[in-house]
Amino acid sequence: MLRASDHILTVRQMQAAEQALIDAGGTNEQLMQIAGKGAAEWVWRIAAGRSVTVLCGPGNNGGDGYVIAEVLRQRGLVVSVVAPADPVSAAAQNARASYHGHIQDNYRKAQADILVDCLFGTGLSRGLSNELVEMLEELASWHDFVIAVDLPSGVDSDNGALLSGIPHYDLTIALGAWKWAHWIMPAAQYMGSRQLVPIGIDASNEADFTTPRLLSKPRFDAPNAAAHKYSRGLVAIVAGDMPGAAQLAAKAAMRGGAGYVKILTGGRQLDAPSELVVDSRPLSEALSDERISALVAGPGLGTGARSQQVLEIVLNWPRDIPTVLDADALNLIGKVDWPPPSERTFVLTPHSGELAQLRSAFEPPDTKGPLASKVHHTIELDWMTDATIVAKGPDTIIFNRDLGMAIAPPASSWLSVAGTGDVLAGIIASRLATGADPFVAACDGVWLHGRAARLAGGITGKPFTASELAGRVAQAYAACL
Ligand SMILES: NC(=O)C1=CN([C@@H]2O[C@H](COP(=O)(O)OP(=O)(O)OC[C@H]3O[C@@H](n4cnc5c(N)ncnc54)[C@H](O)[C@@H]3O)[C@@H](O)[C@H]2O)[C@@H](O)CC1
Ligand SMILES: [K+]
Repeated sequence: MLRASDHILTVRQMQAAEQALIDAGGTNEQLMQIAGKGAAEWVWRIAAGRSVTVLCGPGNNGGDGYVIAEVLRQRGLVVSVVAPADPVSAAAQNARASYHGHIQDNYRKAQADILVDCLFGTGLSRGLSNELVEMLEELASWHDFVIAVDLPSGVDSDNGALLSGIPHYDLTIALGAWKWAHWIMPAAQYMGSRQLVPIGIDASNEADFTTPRLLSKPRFDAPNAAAHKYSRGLVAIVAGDMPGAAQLAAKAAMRGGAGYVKILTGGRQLDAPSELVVDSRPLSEALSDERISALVAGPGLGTGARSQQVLEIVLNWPRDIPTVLDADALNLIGKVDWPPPSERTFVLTPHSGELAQLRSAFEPPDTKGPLASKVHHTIELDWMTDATIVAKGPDTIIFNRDLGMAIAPPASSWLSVAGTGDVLAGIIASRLATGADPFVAACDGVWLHGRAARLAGGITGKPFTASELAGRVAQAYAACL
């Protein structure tokens, strides 16, 4: 059975992977048959006897469409093809010659239940003409279910930009490997659910250090029989002007695997739940606790002079306590010295506004390229800071140049509420405290956060608070045992 890896490829990498198969004795026609038949299985399952329109373009994506149409026709479905342009590649011409069904010359007469978009895939080099956009949108509007084969026609595969208007799809069937546009905004929000059909290429052969993998569920073990609270890791969370944020991070950290969580208030008084330890000694004294194995600074820290001093103590601490910097800590980085003098492990968790703020603090050289600007900015920030970066958002990117890149599948949009970032910082710190390397801790944290959101929002999705989210982290954790 063919398998596909979870690597996310550029068009060039995809072409190289396909070429490797051809060099090994395969042909374009064979690849197209495998791709088209694999996609046809999904369409067949979804159609469940209903009629299908296949929209075929001039390239190999269109070729896949003819293969799909012929498979469905042979299985007895009512199929018609709409082909605004004749096939240009030999493989697509052969696929068309092997299709023995109906070709509808007036697309307005194509009134079926399922639309399969095989207009353009990875070969799209510019936006569609107005006529084609209109055709695609009209067809999508009167079909009940809309499927994109490989990619919605109109997106840039490498950076997820919309080159022309596209409808919302119910399903996108990726062929051979994931492409960036499947997971990067804005394209990602149009894909519907996604399925990957293997075609025999080995995506891992094409991977380099900026080739991401799709984030997958981590595996954890229960604590061993001899475990005690300190052996499981101690997370310390630095509270600031708004201690509620630190409490949220702590609530999440307590459920993310660490054995002990305390809040460092630096002399302030704080009411906290009984399972949470409050250390109100001056920060330098509190940080001297050698058992602290991970630290969070930033949530609710504030940006005034006192907050700046707190951050300076944290950054200049001589022992390498792996530290998550979030929120105000990121906003203050332009005002405090960076890099810190000692070798330290940092995970930075900026959302898009904080990423922009950090860029202006570091003024990195602009490394424009084919990928989305968020990807370039994440890579630049890693180079400037030597930290692991978690660039949050609907397309969260996790990057450490020595350890890898991962992209998280879109999580619940109800996460767009105050405090959910504090929760993420707490979970990542909890994973760091257990001894996970920073990239793995960040990946684990993002995955747990996304799963906790699904649990907090229920099956159909509903609003939840950051505290409810933090409360669900243990249940998300349990799914990984
Ligand atoms: N060996 C292969 O190359 C395989 C390719 N496969 C399929 O082939 C696709 C890539 O095929 P292609 O590289 O032929 O690319 P496409 O099928 O995406 O289309 C490229 C063609 O469209 C034209 N074109 C590009 N932008 C246009 C625009 N805005 N308006 C009008 N015409 C435009 C190009 O000149 C070219 O003729 C993949 O997405 C996948 O669906 C699969 O069949 C698997 C095997
Ligand atoms: K397509």
